[in-house]
Amino acid sequence: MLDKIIETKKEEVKNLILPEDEGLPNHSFLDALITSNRDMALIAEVKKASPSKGLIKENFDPVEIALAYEKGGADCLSVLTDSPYFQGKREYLTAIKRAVNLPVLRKDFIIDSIQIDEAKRIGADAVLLISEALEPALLKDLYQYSYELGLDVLVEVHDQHNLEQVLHVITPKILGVNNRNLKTFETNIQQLEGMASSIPEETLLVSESGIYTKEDLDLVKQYGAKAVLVGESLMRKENQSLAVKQLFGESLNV
Ligand SMILES: O=C(O)c1ccccc1NCC(=O)[C@H](O)[C@H](O)COP(=O)(O)O
Repeated sequence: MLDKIIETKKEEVKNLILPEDEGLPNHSFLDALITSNRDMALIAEVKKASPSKGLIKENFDPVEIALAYEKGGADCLSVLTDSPYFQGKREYLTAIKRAVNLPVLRKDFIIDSIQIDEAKRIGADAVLLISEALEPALLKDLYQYSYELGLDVLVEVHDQHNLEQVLHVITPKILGVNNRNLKTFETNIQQLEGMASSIPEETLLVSESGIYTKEDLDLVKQYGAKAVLVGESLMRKENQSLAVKQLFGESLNV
């Protein structure tokens, strides 16, 4: 699946026409994670559909969902901008950024610096770089380019091998370990176990995917995660604000 998505992205990049710069203010994604009011920061994902689960949310209103996440106390948002596989749109990100005060990650499959220019112009505060999709030298270039544009980067790995390749070329400020294997779609909440000891102290560790319960949060915290990225389990609930509170085991009184 990842290979197929990357082939699609190569075509998109060839045909990409950069939009006008929306001139939206930049917020620090990293600072928002560090200064979270909770002992585990939350990146809440605005996700309509996915290759592994198909349609997740009918009657999808991205701005309403983003506002509810903000009300529930999410620290940052992740917004899917990929259309073919996730039914996302770059317009969703811009609309959300206009309505909400939280830093926003552009969740897409970035393989070229033009997509980082695009992310900046549509109002993103951060981009995702998936190490499995990038040669180490290209990862390093795209990472540096993002920071030159003032964007934070969530560098994603899946296993120890990816991690070592990444650490050979950069020391990411934010590192995500994806519990989902992007080749098989299998999700293992214990993916992070044992990896934290290889991660530099200054790197903020995020556990991504397959997180459903407070017990899951407690487990990944034990493994060293300081933040979680959660999509499906929050999106499937009727009310995303209550869903956030429920995930953290907080009182549901508004
Ligand atoms: O979600 C998928 O099916 C998927 C398939 C192929 C590549 C990437 C995919 N997901 C991207 C993500 O990283 C997740 O959207 C994110 O971590 C949230 O995961 P979840 O909480 O399990 O929705």
